Amino acid sequence: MSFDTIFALASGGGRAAVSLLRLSGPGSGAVLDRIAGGRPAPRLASLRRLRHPESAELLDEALVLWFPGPRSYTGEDAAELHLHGGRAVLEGVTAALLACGARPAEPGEFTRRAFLNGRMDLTEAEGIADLIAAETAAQRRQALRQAGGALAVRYAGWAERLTRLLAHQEAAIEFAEDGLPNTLEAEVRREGAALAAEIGAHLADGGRGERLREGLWGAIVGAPNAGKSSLLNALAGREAAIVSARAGTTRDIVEVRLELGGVPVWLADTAGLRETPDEIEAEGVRRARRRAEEADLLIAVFAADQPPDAETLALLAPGTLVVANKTDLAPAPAAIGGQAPIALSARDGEGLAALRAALEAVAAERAGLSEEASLTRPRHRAALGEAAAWIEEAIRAPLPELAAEALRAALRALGRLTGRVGVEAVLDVVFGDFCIGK
Ligand SMILES: Nc1nc2c(ncn2[C@@H]2O[C@H](COP(=O)(O)OP(=O)(O)OP(=O)(O)O)[C@@H](O)[C@H]2O)c(=O)[nH]1
Repeated sequence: MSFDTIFALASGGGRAAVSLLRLSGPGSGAVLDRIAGGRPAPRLASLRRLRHPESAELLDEALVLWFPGPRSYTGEDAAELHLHGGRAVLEGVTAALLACGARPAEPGEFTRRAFLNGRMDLTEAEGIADLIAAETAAQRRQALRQAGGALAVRYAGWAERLTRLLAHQEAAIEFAEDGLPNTLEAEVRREGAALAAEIGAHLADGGRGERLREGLWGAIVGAPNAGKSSLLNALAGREAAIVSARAGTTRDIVEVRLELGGVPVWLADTAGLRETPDEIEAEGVRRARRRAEEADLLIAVFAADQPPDAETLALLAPGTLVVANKTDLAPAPAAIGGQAPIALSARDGEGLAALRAALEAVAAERAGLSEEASLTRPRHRAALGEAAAWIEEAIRAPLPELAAEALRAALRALGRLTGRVGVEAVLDVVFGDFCIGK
């Protein structure tokens, strides 16, 4: 593969102590020869004077690293320049790199090259993107695991087993043509069922990996004046929503971002649930109901000094956290909607810690790190679902040729997931050492 030589600022922009410029491509070594007076020993930092290749003007004194391919991030010749972090330095060195024929990289281009050079599969590349985007410790752990190949290894294992099944299915077809008895087909069915069950178990994880990556959707619902906005503000630790004694204050959805036990949560305050002739408020109530339906994490707030309202009771579902607020005015009832409420006073903070603990437990249950690596994107779910369905299809196929075709389709679905398996290429390898005496 012949590529351009690309460069990009790998550290953040703006004035800083150090800026990191990264370079990759076949011309990287020549660039160092021209601007840094040669290539340092591989993978060892070396202090160099950087000069413009034409004017020879001194641009910076910088740490230079040289990573000859294929043992580099991208798999190609690559280099790093640790510059002083001023804007003029960066501009001068950028001009020097352009003069050497290198070009600015596109977003994601370094990792794209790493993938194309076989340094990682698609799920590992996604893990690196997630690691850069991670905002909580649990997100970081999940991303590190994926970038480290936890999904890649598992999916590659499945692809390999599937390839073997396909090879056996093809062999069974050959045996049948030769009129030989064989047990290969029964084996394909048995193994196929085991594989489909394993993929099914991996898929039946309640979407925790996807939720941890994207954040949980939370909502606070309740009657007007129950204290929803006060509760949101107390949880957020700031005055995000307007609190007022006037019922129907919150009309639209007000959202804050919280971190609950390492899981990011988008928690929404919603309009108080009631019948209202006010058109705008009625739209707010509709939005509140919709948000409650979509929520992964629902908090239903009742005022302890009022009887529980039917509108909010109707939204209670398994897993809903029921809160009795304003316990400074009246004691919490023993049960609301069949469950013991968390007693709380949003006004003086009483009971807030217990609510937070309950919320963290729910967040951990729905989106906490599982022991085994979870899939993290809808793309993964779709491809694996497709692969499992094709395997089932193969098991049920009335003709061996159709079974083989379905197994091939399953492999293609897995191949799309990892970006790795070219079905024909794998078959070449397998058939290369698969001896059926022919
Ligand atoms: N005594 C007492 N008053 C509270 C408590 N929580 C909220 N309030 C008061 O109840 C009133 C309504 O509070 P909000 O937080 O605006 O209630 P809301 O449920 O968001 O109301 P809507 O926006 O109308 O749906 C305000 O006057 C708050 O100060 C509490 O724990 N104790």
